[in-house]
Amino acid sequence: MKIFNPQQIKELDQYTIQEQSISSVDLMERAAHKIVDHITLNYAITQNFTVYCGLGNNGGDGLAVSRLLLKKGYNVTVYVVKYSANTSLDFDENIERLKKITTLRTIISEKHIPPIPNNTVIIDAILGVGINRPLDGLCKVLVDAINTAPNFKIAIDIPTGLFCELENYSTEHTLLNANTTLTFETPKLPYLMPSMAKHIGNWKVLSINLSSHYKHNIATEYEYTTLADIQKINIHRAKFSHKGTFGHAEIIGGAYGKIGAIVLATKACLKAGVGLVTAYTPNCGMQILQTTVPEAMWTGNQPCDFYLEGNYINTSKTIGMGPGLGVHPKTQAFLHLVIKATSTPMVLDADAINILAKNKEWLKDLPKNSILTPHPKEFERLVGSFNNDFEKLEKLKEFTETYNCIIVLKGANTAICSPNGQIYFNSTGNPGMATAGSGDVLTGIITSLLAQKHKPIEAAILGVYIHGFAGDLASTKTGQISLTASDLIKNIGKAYLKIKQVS
Ligand SMILES: NC(=O)C1=CN([C@@H]2O[C@H](COP(=O)(O)OP(=O)(O)OC[C@H]3O[C@@H](n4cnc5c(N)ncnc54)[C@H](OP(=O)(O)O)[C@@H]3O)[C@@H](O)[C@H]2O)[C@@H](O)CC1
Ligand SMILES: [K+]
Repeated sequence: MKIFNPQQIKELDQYTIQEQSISSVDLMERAAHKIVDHITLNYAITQNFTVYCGLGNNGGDGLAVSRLLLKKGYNVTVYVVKYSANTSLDFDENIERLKKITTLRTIISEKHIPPIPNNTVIIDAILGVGINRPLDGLCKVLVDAINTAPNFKIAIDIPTGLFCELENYSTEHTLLNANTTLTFETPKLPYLMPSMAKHIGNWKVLSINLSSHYKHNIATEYEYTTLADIQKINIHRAKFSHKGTFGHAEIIGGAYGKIGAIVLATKACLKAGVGLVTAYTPNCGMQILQTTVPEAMWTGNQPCDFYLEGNYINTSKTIGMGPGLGVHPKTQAFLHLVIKATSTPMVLDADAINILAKNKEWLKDLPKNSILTPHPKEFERLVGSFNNDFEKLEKLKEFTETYNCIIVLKGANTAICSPNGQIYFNSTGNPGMATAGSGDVLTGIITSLLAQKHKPIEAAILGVYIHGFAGDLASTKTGQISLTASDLIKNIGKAYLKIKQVS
């Protein structure tokens, strides 16, 4: 699913109006019906609502929602927030429609803000994507008052005050803290940023049937990976395939005391469908590997029993390196040998990333299209610090373009950035997955998909989706608190089955 910027949202709106021969006020009515459907599903008829409407189309949405709720029998108090002399045409039309069934109240200045009763749900329709400057005056004081109130808050389209692009954005600005945001057609970029969670709350995309033709043809910098997107990737197994068809992966890592990381990655690699897998560890890992993962081969034969060092001979397998690796100086030199000896894309995680962060001059030796899977701290070690989440995304693009690689920046809505700066946010997963070994499982899955000849960017997107999906399936049995990395591995197969079911 593509994520549009405010300019593209306006164009999509206009394109739909022409293509579907629908008036903009009717499109607004369509949007209002979707909001009201959500509200009637979630709130009893006894619930009171207070709706704050601005003077543009976001305000128009608020007025239309108020009218539809009143018609259904809800108790709705509507305030028009008079921050300017200008109004939009669809706002005007909806004022006329609403006036026929209720009395409108107007807030004309910050001195006239009425107290907020505590038994009402607040609906924020003050400003939407048309925001073009930070909140000040009446809008700022009103939003501060709403934020102070303990009431549940629903934002229409975007919480008032939110900017969807880096331009104009500042962490100093006032913006409304919604508990739920009901947005139209596509998530907005900030919904996928950790720092914005407290302003956006739980968000839901309501489809209002905007032009598929426009959506299909327009290029966007950001995408949100849904099940429908994943189902376009071919995971079919041909009848006459054999294990050689599905590649040979080599998982390199493990130091004394950290062999479990390699066990998890190797098991996950197998479960994700690789034909063959070899675990490459120091000698201390051999017995553990052979006992816990009988399907895997082992190699190593290292000068030292406890960490990786010395020579490396590339045997044309698909490499995933990092789980439990450690950062011993000799292991650092070993990693450099591995990346120099490898010409096909590889996966680098955990200590492999920490080693590269300490030896940035080695990054230029990475095979093209290699996939790095840092968590936020590892990412910061690689790229340095940033002031906000918009800047973080800019650094992400800069890094992948400079080093011709793919970054999988782990977290809620993991961001996957391609070498040309395209960013794909993942939609699966839950906080239960913030647990030891979860990253090792991901390394195993992505390496497996690379070995199975998925294109690197596809392996990253699909791997992250499967990993999160396995986490969601696992949590239905274990709950989030008790979820472990082994539960993820157990659910990889089920995740594949669900993906294959035609939705
Ligand atoms: N796109 C779609 O598909 C659909 C969109 N829909 C809805 O339309 C919404 C976008 O509506 P919109 O474009 O009229 O903008 P909106 O946010 O109401 O702002 C209005 C005006 O406010 C002003 N203003 C700006 N900043 C300000 C500030 N800080 N403080 C004070 N004033 C400020 C500025 O005017 P100015 O003062 O600059 O003249 C601006 O023009 C969208 O979010 C969604 O809810 C749906 O109806 C269905 C389909
Ligand atoms: K709003």
